[in-house]
Amino acid sequence: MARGNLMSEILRNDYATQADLDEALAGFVADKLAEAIALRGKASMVVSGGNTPKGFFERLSQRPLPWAQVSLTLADERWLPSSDQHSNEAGIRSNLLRNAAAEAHFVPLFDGSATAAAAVPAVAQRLACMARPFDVVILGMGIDGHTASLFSGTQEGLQDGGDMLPCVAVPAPSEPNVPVPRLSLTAATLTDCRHLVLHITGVAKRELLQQALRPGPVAELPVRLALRQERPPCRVYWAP
Ligand SMILES: O=C1O[C@H](COP(=O)(O)O)[C@@H](O)[C@H](O)[C@H]1O
Repeated sequence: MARGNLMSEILRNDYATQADLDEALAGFVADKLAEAIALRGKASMVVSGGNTPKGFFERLSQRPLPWAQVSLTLADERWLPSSDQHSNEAGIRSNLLRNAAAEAHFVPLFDGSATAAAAVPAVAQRLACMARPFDVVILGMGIDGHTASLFSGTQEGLQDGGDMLPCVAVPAPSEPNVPVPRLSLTAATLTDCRHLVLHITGVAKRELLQQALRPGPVAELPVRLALRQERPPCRVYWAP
């Protein structure tokens, strides 16, 4: 990951509509998963929660791939059971783990533990079953500049450290974010990948992206952790 304030090269992919974006991103991700399976016999992917990826998930779920060879997990989870409408897992189950993709191996983050902190060691163990580096990581961005569940104003999950666990417990953020405690993969884990995508929509998020591309601390706008990634460079997929 690039250090300091210098911004590395990002690859911009702007589309006229969200449907165009969803189709193009589904094609890109399906190609990279197929490539990984052809080369290594399996593929691993990290996807984000929230509302933005739903149309993309729907299209990706229909791509004809040997899905049984794909493992996928979430970049972060709101500490809620999957029966809750705000659960990120619920979004994956209803939009991605269906059609051809129903065969994929999903590694959940929520495990029913009373707190996200209590679940960290077990989740770390489950994540160890996934091939690393991840073949594809797709991040989203909140309107406050958070990505995964790494929020501004805290260093938690944003600092590197060779012996750190791959995930951290995060206190409940304030609204308009869903104000429940979270479990998030760390910056070091999320950027340990062959292909990194930032998937955002809307004019407000494009303006925030412009701000995040300016020099400034990652802790102020955590999405910078993706934008400053050099190997691989971050591909930004945007539509109004
Ligand atoms: O809370 C979260 O927010 C971000 C962005 O969500 P969106 O609804 O604005 O697309 C998401 O990437 C993250 O996974 C989620 O937990």
